[in-house]
Amino acid sequence: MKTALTIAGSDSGGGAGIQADLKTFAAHGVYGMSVITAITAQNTVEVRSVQNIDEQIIQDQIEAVFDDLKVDAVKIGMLSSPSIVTTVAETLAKYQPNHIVLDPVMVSKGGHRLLAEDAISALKEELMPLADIITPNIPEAEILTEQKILNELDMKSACISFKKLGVKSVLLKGGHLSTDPNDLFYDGENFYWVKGKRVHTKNTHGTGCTLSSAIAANLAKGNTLLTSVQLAKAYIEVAIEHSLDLGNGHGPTNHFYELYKRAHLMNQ
Ligand SMILES: Nc1ncnc2c1ncn2[C@@H]1O[C@H](COP(=O)(O)OP(=O)(O)OP(=O)(O)O)[C@@H](O)[C@H]1O
Ligand SMILES: Cc1ncc(CO)c(N)n1
Repeated sequence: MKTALTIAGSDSGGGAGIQADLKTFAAHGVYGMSVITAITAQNTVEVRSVQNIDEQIIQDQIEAVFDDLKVDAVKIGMLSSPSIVTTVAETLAKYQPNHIVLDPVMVSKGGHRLLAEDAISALKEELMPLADIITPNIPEAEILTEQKILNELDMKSACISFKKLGVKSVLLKGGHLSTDPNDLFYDGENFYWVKGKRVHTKNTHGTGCTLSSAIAANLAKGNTLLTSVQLAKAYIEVAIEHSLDLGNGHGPTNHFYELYKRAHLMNQ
């Protein structure tokens, strides 16, 4: 059985964070494990409060997993504070996992900070170089590269800036531009557009978490980075197309559609 580990925050509403990651792993037939970095009291509308987990317990969780279980891929999401970033970077460096997908989560859809401002430099210096791929959205890429991204040409230039920052490869998500959500994959040498069709829905809670976990699941299954990115993009498109109208805010992505379809239980 292939396995994947998510290191991320918990979303009580079940749409993003650890919960989205584990659902994505399961939908890919990959055994999921989790290291919780922070607990958010969150629903489809808002993040009400956040409790960071003690660094020692974060380190213990990572060690408990790696000392006993095989880890085919790691996905990293919400890290909250500078000391959590450092703990995760130092502990992972000890185990050198095969594949690390880093989603540099900064702000929730509702505008709540999920990474402290003073943690950004630690993320850039300590964690980004360890990752095999990072998956920023446009606002995150603007902060990390300190440049404006207004169009597809700017997206290419931001990818080159990431390489200068020591990043191995990037999937720069175009969902925040007004055009179709075309993402740009840069492996440090070549650019590949991973094109999408915009689904007109408000139910996009957890899209970034779902995409990065789907990349990790596909890497765990032995796919190349480019194939993993392409398969993950196809997965997120279906998950958004069939997103769930739950709650009063941004409803969650649908991980059950693919599963049910595979089991021939869904007649759509
Ligand atoms: N309305 C949409 N229709 C189709 N695809 C979309 C839509 N919105 C985003 N995407 C795609 O979904 C994936 C996740 O991107 P997005 O930019 O939403 O991530 P994010 O902003 O990091 O999400 P989150 O708020 O969960 O952190 C990308 O491949 C993006 O192109
Ligand atoms: C716990 C958590 N991680 C990531 C995101 C980003 O969508 C969120 N809203 N909540």
